[in-house]
Amino acid sequence: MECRNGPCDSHNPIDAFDKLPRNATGAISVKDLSKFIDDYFEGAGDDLVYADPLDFVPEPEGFLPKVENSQVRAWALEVHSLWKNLSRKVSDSVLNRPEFHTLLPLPGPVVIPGSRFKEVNYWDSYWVIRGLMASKMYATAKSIVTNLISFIDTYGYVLNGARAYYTNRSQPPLLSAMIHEIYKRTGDLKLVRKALPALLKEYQFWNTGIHSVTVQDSQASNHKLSRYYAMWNKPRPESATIDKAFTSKILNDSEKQHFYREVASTAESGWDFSTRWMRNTSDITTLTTTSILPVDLNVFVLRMELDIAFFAKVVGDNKTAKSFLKASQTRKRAINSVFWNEEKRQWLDYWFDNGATLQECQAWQASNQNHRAYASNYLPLWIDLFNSDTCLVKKVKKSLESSGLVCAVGIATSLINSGNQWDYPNGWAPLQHMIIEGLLRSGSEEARAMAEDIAVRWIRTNYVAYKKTGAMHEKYNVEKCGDFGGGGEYIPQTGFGWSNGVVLALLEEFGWPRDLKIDCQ
Ligand SMILES: OC[C@H]1O[C@H](O[C@H]2O[C@H](CO)[C@@H](O)[C@H](O)[C@H]2O)[C@H](O)[C@@H](O)[C@@H]1O
Repeated sequence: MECRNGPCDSHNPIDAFDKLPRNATGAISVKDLSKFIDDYFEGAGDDLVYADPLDFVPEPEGFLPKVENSQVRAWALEVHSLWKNLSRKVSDSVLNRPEFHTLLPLPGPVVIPGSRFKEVNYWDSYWVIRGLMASKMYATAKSIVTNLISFIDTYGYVLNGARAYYTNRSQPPLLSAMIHEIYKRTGDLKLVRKALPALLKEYQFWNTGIHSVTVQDSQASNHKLSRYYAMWNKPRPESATIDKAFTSKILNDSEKQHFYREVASTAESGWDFSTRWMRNTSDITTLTTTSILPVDLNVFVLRMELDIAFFAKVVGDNKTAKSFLKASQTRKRAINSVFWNEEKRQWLDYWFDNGATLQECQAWQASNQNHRAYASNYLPLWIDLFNSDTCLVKKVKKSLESSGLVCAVGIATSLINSGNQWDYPNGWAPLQHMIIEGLLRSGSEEARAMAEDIAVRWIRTNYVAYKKTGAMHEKYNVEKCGDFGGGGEYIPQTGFGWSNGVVLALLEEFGWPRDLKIDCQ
């Protein structure tokens, strides 16, 4: 039989593995194991092959018209050209034998985040698409969402990423927002018609069963909100040794399973890992993500309701439009009742008691709001229903200014330096972008000035880090201009889809004057 590198013994890798010679203790030699891996496995990343993006041109017409500074313009064109490096399509070997691969056979080309992340990831794609809009790469953007829609057709929801081991969870749901951005630029009604039934399905996924929890406020009104909840109670296959090491001190099997579900649910949140989900901020085994109603998830679902209402109107389905507008008003009330904290002037995640069964309606208690500072406490600002309220924006802006989160070169994820990647001093492009956009959309001059100030600092640090290292990074250290971030379970990654997207989107919005310095000040 022919293997990858010449003749080999068996068609079946499991048979071949069983036949490998073992010593007295049952161990296989490194040489034999290496040959087996070489014979039966492709290299990491061989499953997705380079795809030349047909809509890429080195300098698109009308590219970043407000960027006057030649140094910044040259860099922005380099960032734009990175779409070529990150563009991929599924290889023939995956299409022919999908059962031999972890990569899922998607119909069209995608843009990957980069480095270790060699497959399309769900929420990353929103900021990739924001950048593709600035790069005028509409066909590439449409191909990404068509792939994500195909997940809903097959699984009923959008997977965390295009891997078999991600079929147990989703990620922050931003598909509707991606389609809205594309529609705004292209007016593509065909895409909206195709997407609408899929979005209705995805909406069900986040608003029924394990993802839905009801809270009763002090006025006896019930509020339905969403939570993260992975359909998995084993180690994450992609990080199994790490997860097993976490549980080395947990002896009881059912506690182990509970912990594994919390880990996978935290990955579903996109914030893996963070003290935001931990009862004891220095002990990862106290992750309690499924017992938390997160502010940001409900902001994303609210955005989905508004987008669905908009799309339904566009295609002439007024009944659906009306019912989703109503749902958005209901969720806005829920967000205000459950998350808003008048004293702190921000929205706080809501925690349930450890081990509470959440099948029935839970009574709201003020003490269950999590008072720690996280960038997510400000994300409702991203939605027009909140940012159009001038009085509210004034309060929230003041609270953000005094929160300690706004650092030298961006907004920190939290104030706790835990060593996890979704904590201080890391700043992530998506969080900068949503808060900047929220402040900007409010229409208030002061809020716009704050948005622009954060954007300028963020762009600077991305630029300086790029010049120092030759790469765009997954996350940055918001305390030091030009430094990338760290912490967490893997080494810092480069590439990087959402960072590129946010830089291009911010440069499109704010531009860069000819005489404004781009170096660290
Ligand atoms: O392999 C570990 C984890 O890696 C991913 O999470 C991180 O990278 C993603 C891609 O940029 C990003 O979407 C996520 O917010 C990051 O925390 C993956 O999504 C996780 O499921 C996985 O366990």
